[in-house]
Amino acid sequence: MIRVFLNHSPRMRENYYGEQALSGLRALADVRLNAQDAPLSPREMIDAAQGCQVIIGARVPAVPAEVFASLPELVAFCRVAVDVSNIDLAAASQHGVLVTRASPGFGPSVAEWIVGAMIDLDRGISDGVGDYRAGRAPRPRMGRQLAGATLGIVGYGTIGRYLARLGLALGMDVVVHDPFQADVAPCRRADTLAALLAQSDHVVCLAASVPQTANLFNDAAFAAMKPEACFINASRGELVDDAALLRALDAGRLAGCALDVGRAPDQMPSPTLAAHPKVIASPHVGGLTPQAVAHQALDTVAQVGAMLRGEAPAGALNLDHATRFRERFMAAGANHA
Ligand SMILES: NC(=O)c1ccc[n+]([C@@H]2O[C@H](COP(=O)([O-])OP(=O)(O)OC[C@H]3O[C@@H](n4cnc5c(N)ncnc54)[C@H](O)[C@@H]3O)[C@@H](O)[C@H]2O)c1
Ligand SMILES: O=C(O)[C@H](O)COP(=O)(O)O
Repeated sequence: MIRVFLNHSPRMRENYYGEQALSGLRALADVRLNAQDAPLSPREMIDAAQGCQVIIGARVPAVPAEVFASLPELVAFCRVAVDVSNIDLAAASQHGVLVTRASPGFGPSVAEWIVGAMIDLDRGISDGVGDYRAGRAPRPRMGRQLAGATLGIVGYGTIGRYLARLGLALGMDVVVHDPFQADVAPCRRADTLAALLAQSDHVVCLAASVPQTANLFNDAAFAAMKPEACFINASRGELVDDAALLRALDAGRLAGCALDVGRAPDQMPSPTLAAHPKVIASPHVGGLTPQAVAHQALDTVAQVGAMLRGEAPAGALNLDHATRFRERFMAAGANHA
């Protein structure tokens, strides 16, 4: 039987992995659990996962090259999330280790959060709630409807596609910028980021966090947006220059902003931006629904199951380099009895 190390702390296991996934995993493998209060550091993970073929882990900690170099029996690292920007993928590939991430089923939860954020920005719902709770008389303000407005989506991957469907269903005109997606139908394509920014009433950042997208939303990007437009980030903090965003809000170059992520620890929005009167913010909860959490956890069970059957798992990122997986599982065939 293969050995799997689950790096979630006991509390994280309860909230972000769940009994159903854990028992599914136990049916496939000898599961070794992290007993500490927090996910193990890379060094601790190396010690704890010796002899394991698979590690399942959440966003933290980062997974540097030494993890892959120091675990000769490791064949796969399964990330219980989408973002893999803090995993050294090149090192994983160099050592023949397969890296997987969550497959698309968690997307509706994040897309729905974005729709909620757009409605709140345009109708001031949370402003009114805040006034009533603070005992202030709320002043009615003119809102804006989504139908007929232009939704600009930067990054047409899993979540971007779900969001586009919701936007179209609401009667929005949806324009997409993604240099790596050839087919954006039924949306309109913007060949450049600037072209998207110039025409959108809501600009939503859903591009992957890679070195090329660091600070994609900077002074120039905010200056290219319409002053009545809103900016929403539900992707990763690294894509936004926070100081530039603050400058744009303060200078009236943006009507509002919604942030579910940022550069504070655990991808939280910056406290300064979160407290800004033009900003609505939430603590990285876009994918935090029982449905999305269960989906991502069960993905890892399906991934381990697929590998044991000698199949390529969904969400595999570097299958061409996954030599250990191919040798140990594919070539050896299903061997988990
Ligand atoms: N807020 C949350 O709780 C939450 C939950 C899940 C995922 N996320 C994050 O949301 C983001 C999107 O997730 P996804 O599942 O749709 O990812 P995905 O990998 O399916 O899509 C990302 C898209 O970004 C595109 N892209 C890359 N470089 C680009 C660029 N320069 N300009 C425009 N597009 C570019 C890629 O081509 C891809 O289509 C990720 O960063 C992910 O980590 C956030
Ligand atoms: O990228 C993701 O999947 C979500 O933002 C959740 O990521 P996390 O588990 O890394 O916070």
